[in-house]
Amino acid sequence: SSRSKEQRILDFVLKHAVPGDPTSVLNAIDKYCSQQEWAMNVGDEKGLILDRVMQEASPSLVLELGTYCGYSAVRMARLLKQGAQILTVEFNRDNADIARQVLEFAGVKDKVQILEGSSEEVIRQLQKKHAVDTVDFIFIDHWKDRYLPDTKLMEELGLLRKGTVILADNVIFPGAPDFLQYVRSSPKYDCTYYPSHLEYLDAEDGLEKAVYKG
Ligand SMILES: O=C(NC/C=C/[C@H]1O[C@@H](Sc2ccncc2)[C@H](O)[C@@H]1O)c1cc([N+](=O)[O-])cc(O)c1O
Ligand SMILES: [Mg+2]
Repeated sequence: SSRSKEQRILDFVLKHAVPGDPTSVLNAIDKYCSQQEWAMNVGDEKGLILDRVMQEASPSLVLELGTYCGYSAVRMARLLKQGAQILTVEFNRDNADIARQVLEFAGVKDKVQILEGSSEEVIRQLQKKHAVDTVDFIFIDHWKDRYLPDTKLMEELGLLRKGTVILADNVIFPGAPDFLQYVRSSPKYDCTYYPSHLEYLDAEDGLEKAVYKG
């Protein structure tokens, strides 16, 4: 059967990156997706913002919604402090399988756990099934119409604590207008917008940081 774009990205990583070197994996994916086939990784420009915001938060537990090929999971895992962990949620079995191999090749598989399923069902299981109390840092990069309902669900379940950082990709393109309006008008969040560009292109995009005030 024909190989998918995501499998071609993995093949390029296996061929051109260095095993155990997460930065070389990021560089290989960015090179392939900027020169050969565009793909919806957060990319190098927005990735630098993700790096800085995540390092500032210095989280012990990270939740990612939307693993895709594992690019942002590798990006965050390479900066995690000793003992910190990432739980990343992926709905599509094929993407999860690609991401698993990318994470293993990068040498960060022990810091990242891929949870297969929809964000809604996985979020509902975090406290009982995954022994989660609260989450320190959340990177949202899945279906844009799920940003708001999943944020509200995490609030309702008590998964957010004072200072929990939510960082959302694509708030301009493809856009998550209801999420943006909600966090920016809610007294429960301190918001900051980081202007940038759509991965590998010149179109405007940006990240929104929403810090929960508890
Ligand atoms: O659509 C975008 N992202 C959706 C991402 C979706 C990822 O998350 C799950 S869906 C899911 C559902 C429920 N729970 C977990 C994962 C999909 O299998 C995919 O791996 C997107 C699109 C563009 N763009 O330019 O069109 C640019 C971007 O940066 C984007 O992130
Ligand atoms: Mg995105």
